[in-house]
Amino acid sequence: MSASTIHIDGVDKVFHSGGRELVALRDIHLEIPAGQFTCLLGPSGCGKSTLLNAVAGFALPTRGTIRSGGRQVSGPGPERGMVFQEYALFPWMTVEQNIAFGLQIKGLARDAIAATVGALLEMLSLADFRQRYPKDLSGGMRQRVAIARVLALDSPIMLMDEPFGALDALTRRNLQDELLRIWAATGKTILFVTHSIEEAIYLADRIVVMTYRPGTVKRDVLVDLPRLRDPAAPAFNALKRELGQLVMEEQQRHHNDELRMAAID
Ligand SMILES: Nc1ncnc2c1ncn2[C@@H]1O[C@H](COP(=O)(O)OP(=O)(O)OP(=O)(O)O)[C@@H](O)[C@H]1O
Repeated sequence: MSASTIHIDGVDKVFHSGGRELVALRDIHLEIPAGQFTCLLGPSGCGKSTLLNAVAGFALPTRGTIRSGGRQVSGPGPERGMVFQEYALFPWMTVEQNIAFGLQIKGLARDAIAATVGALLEMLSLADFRQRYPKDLSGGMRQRVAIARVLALDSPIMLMDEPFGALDALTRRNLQDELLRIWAATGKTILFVTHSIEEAIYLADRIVVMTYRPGTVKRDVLVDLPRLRDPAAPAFNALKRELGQLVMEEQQRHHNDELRMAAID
């Protein structure tokens, strides 16, 4: 069994809040092979982050099991690195200190840390910014640092929760291209949450469309288009329309649910 295979088997997640029971995930089964780039796609509230957090080991399922590399997930682990939307950098550390942090915790020798950090600064075009603090960086640069931090630990699995959601369109496309390059070069397994249909088609080998509450797998699609993908190509647009229809159905359910809840309150 490869260290980077993910098995999600019969997973439910139930939250209790304000005296109500909320079934966020129901009976999710997914097998994600090593090296696959998978996107979880769906409108707000369909449980994408809940599922990703369960795989990360931050919030375990109420029922069912998740295994990574054959081992049951019971908490965060070094084989699973997480990149969040909100960068999650230490504001008091420079770019290079942020990237080096995890390696220092692991107790690596100073030379080895310097070599890894240097290579990542180059790979993510951060070399000129190594002495800067996060507050002096653009959103795109901060997210590069966040990705470099996870890459430094060399986790075979990368979990990414809307990592480019806060970026402008051009920066977003640049980082998508960089991520694809890194993924091709490293062979990592990537599980990536997005609510952007175009982003999912641009990036993924496989798109898992989720239903709105409870979150279940609505459609599991393999994307068989050559990379780099052209969002203007007819096949890209045909898939965009097909997925758009599926996501819209779930958005409508979300909307109806909000109206129903407003009527109860
Ligand atoms: N800690 C929690 N306590 C109670 N309910 C929660 C908790 N975390 C998430 N939920 C609920 O679970 C459902 C799924 O939330 P989740 O954040 O996973 O959705 P999402 O698809 O990632 O949406 P978004 O794109 O808005 O982040 C939502 O209805 C949310 O309100």
